[in-house]
Amino acid sequence: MIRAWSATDVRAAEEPLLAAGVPLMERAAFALATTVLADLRARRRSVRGAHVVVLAGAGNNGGDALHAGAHLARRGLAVVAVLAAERVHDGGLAALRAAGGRTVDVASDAGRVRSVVHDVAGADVVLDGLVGIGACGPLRGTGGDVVRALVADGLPGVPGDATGGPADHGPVTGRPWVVAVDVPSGIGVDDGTVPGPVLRADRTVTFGAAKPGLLLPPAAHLVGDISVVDIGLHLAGAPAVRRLAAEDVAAAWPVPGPADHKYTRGVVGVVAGTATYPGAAVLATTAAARTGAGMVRYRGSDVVARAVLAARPEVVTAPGRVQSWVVGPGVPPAADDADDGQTARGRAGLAAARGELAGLSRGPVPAVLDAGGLGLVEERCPPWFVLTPHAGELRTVLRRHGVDVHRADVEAEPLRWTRRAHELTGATVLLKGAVTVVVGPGVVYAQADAPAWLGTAGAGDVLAGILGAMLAGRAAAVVADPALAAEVAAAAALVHGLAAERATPGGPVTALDVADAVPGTVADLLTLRAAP
Ligand SMILES: NC(=O)C1=CN([C@@H]2O[C@H](COP(=O)(O)OP(=O)(O)OC[C@H]3O[C@@H](n4cnc5c(N)ncnc54)[C@H](OP(=O)(O)O)[C@@H]3O)[C@@H](O)[C@H]2O)[C@@H](O)CC1
Ligand SMILES: Nc1ncnc2c1ncn2[C@@H]1O[C@H](COP(=O)(O)OP(=O)(O)O)[C@@H](O)[C@H]1O
Ligand SMILES: [K+]
Repeated sequence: MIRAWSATDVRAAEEPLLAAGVPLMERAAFALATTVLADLRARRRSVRGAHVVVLAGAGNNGGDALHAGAHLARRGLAVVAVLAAERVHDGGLAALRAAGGRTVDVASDAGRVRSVVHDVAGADVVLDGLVGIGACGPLRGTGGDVVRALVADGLPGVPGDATGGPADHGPVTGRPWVVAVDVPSGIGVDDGTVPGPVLRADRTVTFGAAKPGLLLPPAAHLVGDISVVDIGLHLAGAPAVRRLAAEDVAAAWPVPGPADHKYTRGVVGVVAGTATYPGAAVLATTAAARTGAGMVRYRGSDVVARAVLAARPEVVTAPGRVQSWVVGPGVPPAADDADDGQTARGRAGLAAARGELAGLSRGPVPAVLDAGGLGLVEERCPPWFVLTPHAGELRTVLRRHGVDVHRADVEAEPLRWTRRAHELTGATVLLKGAVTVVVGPGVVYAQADAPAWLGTAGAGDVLAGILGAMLAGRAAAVVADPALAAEVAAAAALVHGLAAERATPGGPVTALDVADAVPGTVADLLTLRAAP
């Protein structure tokens, strides 16, 4: 698991060590330089003579970068430090100069920004040490000008102005390797926002612990590979954001034993699909069955049930015991009924979902509320109800609770709005996207396990089925522990993402391919379990 702590928590952990004279910056800079050398060796034969540009801002982040530049200069690399503030870290600057590094002072002469662009174009490595956890708001001043100019010149990143499109995820050849010092300069360190210009890193070397913004979208798309360097900090208390690793999911997976049977393994009830969208029911039931549910019970209209049974003969359509519900995939949202050419059929699907949901309130049964099921959440929910909206659906959930946001707002600040939806509904909320954000009581997860090929129709229905089966397998524990539904939801996003990875040939996948890849994915995961 990657655990991320806020800037305030990291500073609090640094304080006693700095007071005791522990050389934190030296440790950070040495680890940074070592990582750069390893990356260079992995990309070329010799590091001697390699060109490095250090972008140095005013604070200790620039200090880290300058000290690392000094290490690299001593190893025979040609280092140029771009001084993007009138005053930079004294010790770092002195060390760099003593080691033979060159400096370009852009803060006192904005005309030199062009020469920086030229230096960077010929560099093998760029160290981004403009700002770190001391950043506040969009990257401003000379540092902001430098990043904007580099992005305009073709380096991947966000220009942070009106022309700003999404980050470029293009190939890494033919341009310098960008290493962010602690964080890519200018991201929202605690919330993952991208308020202004940011250079996209190929690697982020982060000190003491990961920071929330490295895991959260949209900033998570700008960090590259994350290397966490242990500089001896003791971070107490709960992390602000977590990201599960495959090993975590493997360790918690309920492997059946001799005493198990279909009811102990968990029965998933599915209310999904309408005559207009019967496929959603097939996908959700298939995914639930393939994730290892003891039984899948389909409770919807006869016409959809026929399609489900044709695809999955093991599904049961009779009423009975259920340990988790999946309500809503392929069921149109209530507000859209009037526009739906299939109004009556849409209403029938909704009515079935509403009926099952009313039954839910009678007992503590975990539930996944997806698509049309989201519209049925009017009162407060327990945390073992998991809402699974995408950004547009989250907007609708929030509006229903009187919060006027647009989809673009949700995309710009996913953590903020997912948390708001959790606070307003009481439910655990899983926001779907390239990075999936989950907020439950006192916990936040951010999972980035899926190839972008997963963004295809029906993929969300598959996630709902996977999550339903995982909740059914641990239903009693999920009801007993308010934060567990969020962990299970994050684990479901991981399984979903890895199944897509397994299913893609490096090209398109279909939702059914992803569901079909789940058994092999789970089997692979289980090989990661530590031997007893
Ligand atoms: N303490 C230690 O020994 C250790 C610290 N460590 C390292 O220190 C980093 C934190 O250093 P830090 O606290 O000095 O803050 P830092 O991120 O460099 O930025 C502050 C400067 O930036 C400026 N600035 C602010 N916002 C801005 C913006 N939007 N756009 C432009 N400029 C902006 C701000 O200016 P001001 O607002 O004061 O005018 C100020 O001058 C941390 O990330 C890690 O790398 C590690 O080495 C471990 C040991
Ligand atoms: N760019 C992307 N990279 C990785 N995963 C993605 C991307 N876009 C979407 N996804 C995932 O694909 C699924 C799409 O779900 P959803 O939008 O509900 O589609 P549908 O309603 O058609 O099933 C979600 O699990 C989401 O996290
Ligand atoms: K930085």
